[in-house]
Amino acid sequence: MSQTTRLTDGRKSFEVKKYTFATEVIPRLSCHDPECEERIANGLPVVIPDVNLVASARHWNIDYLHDNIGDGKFMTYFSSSKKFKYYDDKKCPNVKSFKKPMEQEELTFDDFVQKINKGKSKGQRCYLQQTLNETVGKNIVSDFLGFNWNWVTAQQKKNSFGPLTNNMLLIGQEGNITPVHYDEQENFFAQVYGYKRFILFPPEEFPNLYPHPTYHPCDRQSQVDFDNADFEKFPKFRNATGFETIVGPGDVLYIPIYWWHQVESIPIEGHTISVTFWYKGRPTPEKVTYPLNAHQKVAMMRNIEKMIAQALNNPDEVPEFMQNMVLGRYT
Ligand SMILES: CC1(C)c2ccccc2-c2ccc(C[C@@H](CC(=O)O)C(=O)C(=O)O)cc21
Ligand SMILES: [Zn+2]
Repeated sequence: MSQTTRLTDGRKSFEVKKYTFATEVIPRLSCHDPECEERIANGLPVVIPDVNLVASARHWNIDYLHDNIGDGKFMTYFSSSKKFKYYDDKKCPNVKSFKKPMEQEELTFDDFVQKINKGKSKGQRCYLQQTLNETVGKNIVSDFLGFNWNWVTAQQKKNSFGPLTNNMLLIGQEGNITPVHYDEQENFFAQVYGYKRFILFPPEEFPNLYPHPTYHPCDRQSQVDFDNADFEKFPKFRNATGFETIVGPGDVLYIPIYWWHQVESIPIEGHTISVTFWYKGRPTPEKVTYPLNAHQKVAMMRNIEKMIAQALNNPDEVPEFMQNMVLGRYT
């Protein structure tokens, strides 16, 4: 077994895999602590153990959900490894050589439960990731209405977040990993059942994490495999330094927009159930103030890459174009 290190969620402590980069612990602050408010206002991650955001779902487990979630369909991803590297189906034609890192299928909850039981034997892992919608049963609706909407809506308002875009139900098997990526939305991540390790990197770490091109199906995901980093291809990954924590039932982690995150369902601790609250980012300020911050620069790079890919109208020409533009010229 590779080297391990110990991490705590404030109550239990866990043996977790040690990666090549250094990390600091993400602060765990009460929702009544002014510093907690400050961190959210400043776009800094924080673990909040006492906000009871999804306390009305504290009784959720696989059996309860199976009996109450209704007969809707649930997007389920399948992977022959522990990694569930997300890809955008619509971008697949942009990169011919692209090999899908996982399969996806819409299942009833009943089928999903069968798969997690059977999957274990066939060595296939699965991960249910589905937006909670009106097909759920009345008990789930009342649990959902019982979420602490006062608190999360107050956060949305005082931090000028955009509208709530979705609440995603996530059910993963122990050991499942969502590889490091960033999202373009603000995220209050509520842990309902089981334990998840989060490794976060600020937007400033973009140069050390080498995301795929914007037109690639794995846009926003890092090309670096934390388990087997290619330091020749990605030399600056040596400089990466991050933050990490373990979240357990009742914990909420604020993942600021554009912050990189890798999420691991702790092995041997059973399956995990989470609910995400995704909000569009703050509106761009009328008056731009300088110096620009890291996530504004990420947004700029994304826009420029998209423009160039569109103008060339052929993804195969983009790498040479970009290299001709900078290599040997901006050293
Ligand atoms: C990319 C994807 C499939 C997606 C597409 C469209 C709308 C929402 C989502 C969504 C929401 C959550 C996850 C997993 C989660 C990490 C974890 O818990 O494993 C995470 O990365 C996060 O909460 O940001 C993944 C997705
Ligand atoms: Zn994410």
